[in-house]
Amino acid sequence: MAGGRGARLGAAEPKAFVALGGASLLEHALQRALGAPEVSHVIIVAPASHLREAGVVASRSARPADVDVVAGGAERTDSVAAGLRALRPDDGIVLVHDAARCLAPSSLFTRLVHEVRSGHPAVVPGLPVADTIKQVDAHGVVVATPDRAGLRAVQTPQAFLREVLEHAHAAGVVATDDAALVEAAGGHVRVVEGERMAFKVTTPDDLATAQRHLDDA
Ligand SMILES: Nc1ccn([C@@H]2O[C@H](COP(=O)(O)OP(=O)(O)OP(=O)(O)O)[C@@H](O)[C@H]2O)c(=O)n1
Ligand SMILES: C[C@](O)(CO)[C@H](O)COP(=O)(O)O
Repeated sequence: MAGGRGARLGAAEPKAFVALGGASLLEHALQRALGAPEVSHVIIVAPASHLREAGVVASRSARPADVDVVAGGAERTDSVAAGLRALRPDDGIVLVHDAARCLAPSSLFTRLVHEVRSGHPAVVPGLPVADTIKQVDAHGVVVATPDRAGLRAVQTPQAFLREVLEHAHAAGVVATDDAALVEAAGGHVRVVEGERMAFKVTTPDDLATAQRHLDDA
């Protein structure tokens, strides 16, 4: 998923095309996705304004024949739906991944595919939360303090049996991740251990953190 603008990053170009250590966020994410032998096909969902740039990224990748490019939509859910429409007939397991989580390692893709193949139709990576989380009302007044032990901050890639994800999207609901659509459709979603390196580049501070990780590697 590379179809967002990246308003919170505040760069001149869409976030996926921002440079990080000599490559764009999209190139980093694509390289790691294609590095998983289980990944046979990648669909880059790009802003309509950047289809040509995304095509160049695809053509310069390790496996250009396995990479397609389509235009995204207004919301992330719309962009995922556009990607689903571009699946190839043989695509049986779908991993939905944010270009913004550009350093998520290939091993995470592999692990999630194996989880789905072992019988779990919807699997997402997540990490325990370090802070106490408060649920607040519109005025900022606390209405609940959920038990932290039962909370996870979920990441991407999120992995699904194709028919499960397509069914969830068919309802036309908008959500901040794809697992929520499966939950809304009554499906079971399993959370497995996430990866620190799968953090999302949202703000300039996150971009600096990603750069430090690359410098240390
Ligand atoms: N209409 C959209 C919105 C988001 N995304 C993608 O979904 C991922 C996660 O979204 P986020 O990090 O929030 O990116 P933006 O929506 O671009 O950021 P912002 O909310 O700051 O504008 C990103 O890789 C982004 O490119 C997308 O494909 N299509
Ligand atoms: C899909 C996601 O990365 C899971 O944590 C997240 O929900 C994306 O949210 P955003 O507001 O589009 O960054």
